[in-house]
Order: sequence, then C-alpha cells, then structure tokens
Amino acid sequence: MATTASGRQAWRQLMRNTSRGPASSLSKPQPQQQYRFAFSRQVSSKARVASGRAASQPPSSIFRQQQQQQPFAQRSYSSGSQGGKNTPPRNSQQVKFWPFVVVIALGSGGYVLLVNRRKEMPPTDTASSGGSSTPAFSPAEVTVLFVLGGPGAGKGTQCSRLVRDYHFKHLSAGDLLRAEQDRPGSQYGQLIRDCIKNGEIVPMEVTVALLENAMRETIASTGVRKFLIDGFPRKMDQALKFEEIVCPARLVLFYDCPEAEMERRLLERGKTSGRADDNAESIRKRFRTFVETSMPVVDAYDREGRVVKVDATATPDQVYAATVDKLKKALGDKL
Ligand SMILES: Nc1ncnc2c1ncn2[C@@H]1O[C@H](COP(=O)(O)OP(=O)(O)OP(=O)(O)O)[C@@H](O)[C@H]1O
Ligand SMILES: O=c1ccn([C@@H]2O[C@H](COP(=O)(O)O)[C@@H](O)[C@H]2O)c(=O)[nH]1
Repeated sequence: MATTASGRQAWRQLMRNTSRGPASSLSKPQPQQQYRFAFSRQVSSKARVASGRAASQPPSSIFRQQQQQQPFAQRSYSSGSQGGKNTPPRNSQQVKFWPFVVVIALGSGGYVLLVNRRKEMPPTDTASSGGSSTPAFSPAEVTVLFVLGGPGAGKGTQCSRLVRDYHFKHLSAGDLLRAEQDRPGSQYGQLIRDCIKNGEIVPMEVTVALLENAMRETIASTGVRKFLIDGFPRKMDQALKFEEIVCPARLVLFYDCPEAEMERRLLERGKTSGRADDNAESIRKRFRTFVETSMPVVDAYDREGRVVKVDATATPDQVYAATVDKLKKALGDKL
C-alpha cells in the first residue's frame, strides 16, 4: 500500500486521540494538518483498491517539469554573476566561508534530529491501537454483521428487532456521525454536516475510529460482543480498513428495496425525523452515492459468498421473519 510515513503518523495520532476520548466520539480537536490527512489517506486507499498503482507510478508530470526547469533556472541565475563589462573582477579574499559553515552545521543538526525522531516512532504500517495490523477484535470472540441496503430500505427498523430478540448491539454509522457532528469542539462537525447533506461519504478514518471506539465501549460496559453495524461500509476503502484493523465481518445482511419505495418511506419519515437529508434533493444524491459507491461493496462481499439478501418490500413484520429465517441458516448458534 502506498502510504507515507507522515500519513501513518497522522493515522496513529487520530487513533490515539480517539481511543483516549469519550466513548463513541473523536476526542480533542486536531490540528488542521490532520484534517487534510483524512483526504490524502482516502486517496491512497483508493490507490490500493486499484492494485497499488500509485506505488509504481513515475513522478507526476509537474514534478518532472520542475526537474527539467532547474538547469534553466541555474543558468539564468549564474548569468548575472558572470558579470557584464561593468562588473568588477571578483576578489577571492572577499569570499566568506562562514555562511557555508553555518549551513552545513544547521543541515547536520536537522538530520540528527530527524533520525532521532524516526527512532521514537512505532513500527510502520500499524494503524489502530499502536499494535500490528492484526485486527483489534478476533472474529472468534466478536461477531460483526454489516447491515446494508439503500437509504430508507428499513435497516434501522430491522436492527431494533434483532437487538430486542437476539441481544445484538446496534451501531448505526450514521447515528455515530451525527453525534460527532453535534459534539461541541469536534473538528469534524462541519465536514460531517456537509457530507450528510450532500449524501457523500465521510472520510473513512473518522467513521472507522467512531465504530471502533463504540465497540470497545460496548464490550467494556456491557460485555455484549455481537454487533450490527448499520449503514457501513458504504465504500470499499471503509470495508478494507475496518476488516484490517477492527474486526473481520461475519456477513453482510443486505436489504433489497426499489428506489421508489425507499423514496416514499424517506419522504414520509422526513415529516418528523428532523434529519437534514430526508428531503427530495438529498435523497436523490444519497441514491446516486448508493448505486455508484455502496452497491459495489455489496457486490464484492457477494462474490465472496458473504451476503444474506432479504427482500425489504413487505411489511416490517414480514421482512423481520425473513431476516430471522435466513440468519438462523447462515449463523446457527451465533445468532
Ligand atoms: N418494511 C417496511 N415497510 C414500510 N415502511 C417501513 C418498512 N421498514 C421501515 N419502514 C419505515 O421507513 C422509514 C425508513 O426506515 P429505516 O429508518 O429503518 O430505514 P434505514 O434503511 O435505516 O434508513 P437510513 O439509511 O436513511 O438510515 C421509517 O420511517 C420506517 O418506519
Ligand atoms: O459509513 C458511513 C455512514 C454514513 N455516512 C453518512 O451519513 C449519512 C446518513 O447515513 P444513514 O445510514 O442514512 O443514517 C449518509 O448519507 C452519509 O452521508 C457516511 O459518510 N459513512
């Protein structure tokens, strides 16, 4: 994976801050630099999904241009010092050496500092919790079901019932993001607000950290180790990162519903939900993101035989009966 050292450092810093903070929230405000990092990591993860293209690519054309331009710059720079006819001849005794000594001393000092800082860093390519890239939770001890489906397919409705009957912990990625958005002092508040309104996906670092924190908090406070992760992963990079550093998912519970029905449900819900994205314009954008970005995630899991698909068009009771029936077959006593 094409990951820069500063990128890894920023990821670790984010995780350190989040795991120190209150449960299910990203704790103290971060410097602006890390805000930018969220995006650069996203790009590098995309690059990984595209078979690590970035690592093998030559420098960008802009970089090459800079390299080519250097000799010209040097020539025009030196042309002035070669002197016109009015330039007095250079006296070698006027050449001062102390600036060179200062530059060399500063350079060496900087290098030593850099080397020492590098030694203090934990090993590279670790993400969460400062360990290796081994997931934080083993699938033998923790059961994770991803719950996916289009906006308004009924994921939350079905999760509530599974919690009631089968003692899962329901973690809605959307709810965690909305809580983080409203948390005073969150540096991600505005970013999350904009993404939600436009139906876009919040950079994965934020969402994965919120979910991991919420899982840790749940296990510590209740001992529950069965999780329904609702509305996540919505993008391939989220799926890869979560399974790499948090926990491999047992399966994806996918609620299949036509857009017209989902739109009807969301517009109805919008009359009372108070959600900034339950309006016609945001719904349209959410549908587009779902088709273009989230369905490929479902398809990828499907190719691995990890999807349990349920028709979500019937009444909530009927959908629930189908859900339980299929989950029993897939999970046995893990349900
Ligand atoms: N099977 C169903 N038939 C009719 N209405 C339903 C059904 N399931 C859920 N609803 C209603 O549709 C709306 C959306 O349901 P829900 O909030 O569960 O969907 P969701 O998939 O979690 O949505 P989102 O992705 O936006 O969070 C709610 O008002 C809910 O009461
Ligand atoms: O992993 C996620 C999950 C959600 N979002 C953003 O939140 C909204 C609302 O999600 P719901 O599941 O409908 O509550 C979604 O449209 C995204 O903007 C996200 O970015 N990443």
